[in-house]
Amino acid sequence: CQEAVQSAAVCRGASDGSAAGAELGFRKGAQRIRSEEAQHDPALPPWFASYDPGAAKSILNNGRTCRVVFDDTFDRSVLRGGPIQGAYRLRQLHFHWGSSDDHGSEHVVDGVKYAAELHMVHWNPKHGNFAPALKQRDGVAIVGVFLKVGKTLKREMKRILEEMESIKTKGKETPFLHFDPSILFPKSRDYWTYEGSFTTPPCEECVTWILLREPIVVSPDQMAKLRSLSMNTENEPFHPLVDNWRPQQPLKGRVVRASFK
Ligand SMILES: CCOC(=O)CCc1ccc(S(N)(=O)=O)cc1
Ligand SMILES: [Zn+2]
Repeated sequence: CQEAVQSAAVCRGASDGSAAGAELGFRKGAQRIRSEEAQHDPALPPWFASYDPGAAKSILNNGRTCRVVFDDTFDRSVLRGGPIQGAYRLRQLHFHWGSSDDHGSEHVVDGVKYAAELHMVHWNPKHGNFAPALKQRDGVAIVGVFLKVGKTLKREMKRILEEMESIKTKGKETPFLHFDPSILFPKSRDYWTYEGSFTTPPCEECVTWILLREPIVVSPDQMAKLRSLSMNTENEPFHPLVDNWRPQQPLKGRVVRASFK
């Protein structure tokens, strides 16, 4: 399951988007956001991330993305506020990216596809563990951050990208310690939020999406580093790890709220 390279199995909503769709997959897949249709909700509070750098454990290539894994055995690195109630624990972060700078993000805003998208996956400890949280409508909260390519580099991405050499092929994992991923956030805390699902199987409809409006800027060389990963194991023929994003699904009447006017 998890963040799979683009394939036929896309998380689709119910075909007719009917009210029943809410039960039949109406929440599935990443969405096309139309900013003029998003409803500003003045009651939406700011969100806060308080992450312990000591919670960072390792970075890995699972053949579908590169992922940083965090200790989530207690409320050590948590997300609070915004559309969620209580503190959700940070479990992992990963990326989706394209084979060129003009595409790669899983969400599309007003028709704009970004070069990449960072997902920071948190789960609600009131459900005891990550697995049971996947079955709950308030089980998971994912902060999505767009990456666009510009002239400047995102120096806060350097440590992650320096590890690409050591996780070049599928199955490679290496320790990744003392890292606070909140340094990756853009300046603005403005966000869109909607109730959705994972963008890849198991497509559980358990996700509160918190999609940041402001992209972070990375350099062409930094994007090239991400694209230097391979889908294959070290004993298999080379297959570049690119285009590990999923086509967006129509909103079908889903309400997207904005924290900003
Ligand atoms: C059965 C275990 O299921 C999982 O671990 C879910 C993994 C998973 C986590 C996050 C995402 S994403 N791209 O929507 O941020 C997709 C899949
Ligand atoms: Zn993802």
